[in-house]
Amino acid sequence: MSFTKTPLDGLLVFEPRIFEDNRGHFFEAYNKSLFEAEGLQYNFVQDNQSFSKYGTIRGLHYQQNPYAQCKLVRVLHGSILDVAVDIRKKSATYGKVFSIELTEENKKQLLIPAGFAHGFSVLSETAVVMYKCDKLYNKESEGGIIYNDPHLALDWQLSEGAGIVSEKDLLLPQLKECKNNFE
Ligand SMILES: Cc1cn([C@H]2C[C@H](O)[C@@H](COP(=O)(O)OP(=O)(O)O[C@H]3O[C@H](C)C(=O)[C@H](O)[C@H]3O)O2)c(=O)[nH]c1=O
Repeated sequence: MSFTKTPLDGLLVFEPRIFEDNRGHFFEAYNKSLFEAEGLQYNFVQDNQSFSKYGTIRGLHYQQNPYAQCKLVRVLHGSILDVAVDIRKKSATYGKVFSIELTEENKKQLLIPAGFAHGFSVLSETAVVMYKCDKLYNKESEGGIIYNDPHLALDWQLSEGAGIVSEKDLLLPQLKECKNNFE
């Protein structure tokens, strides 16, 4: 089991310990005491799960304070490019992006603290993504950044023209137009 820091403060990659035998494998996808031993005091209150087809881009989303969510993201089936953008105004890495492939095979998870916008693209034929949140859904506090913000220049690693984006997400603003209350 390991936690690996990323260049964005607080954003961590978690890799569980895998127990393999002649039947297959077992791993603890989440263990509160292991996170607390790393000083990660999160009280997850909601599990989300989505199924998506190849080319889907969900996000970039966040919830405003006081409903801002820490998310622990993992892939149950398939593979995604998971993307987090630091939108904490006083952060030294404000506007910086971290992306990582999370897959059924690599079993990696991304811990995304409050203060980040989150999104992912689906790289496999289909993908099932599950993520724990430490605050409940609050529709009124939702914010987001459009997936093709020219200042972020995100590479979603999809073939030309393959993107599937919701009507709602096509209306999201660029980061520079975002009104968010993350200090
Ligand atoms: C997020 C959420 C949504 N919903 C309802 C609202 C809509 O009627 C429906 C689909 O919601 P949405 O289109 O916002 O789903 P995604 O585009 O997958 O949104 C997620 O995408 C990115 C990757 C995220 O990190 C966010 O957690 C989340 O915003 O589920 C709920 O009932 N509860 C919830 O917590």
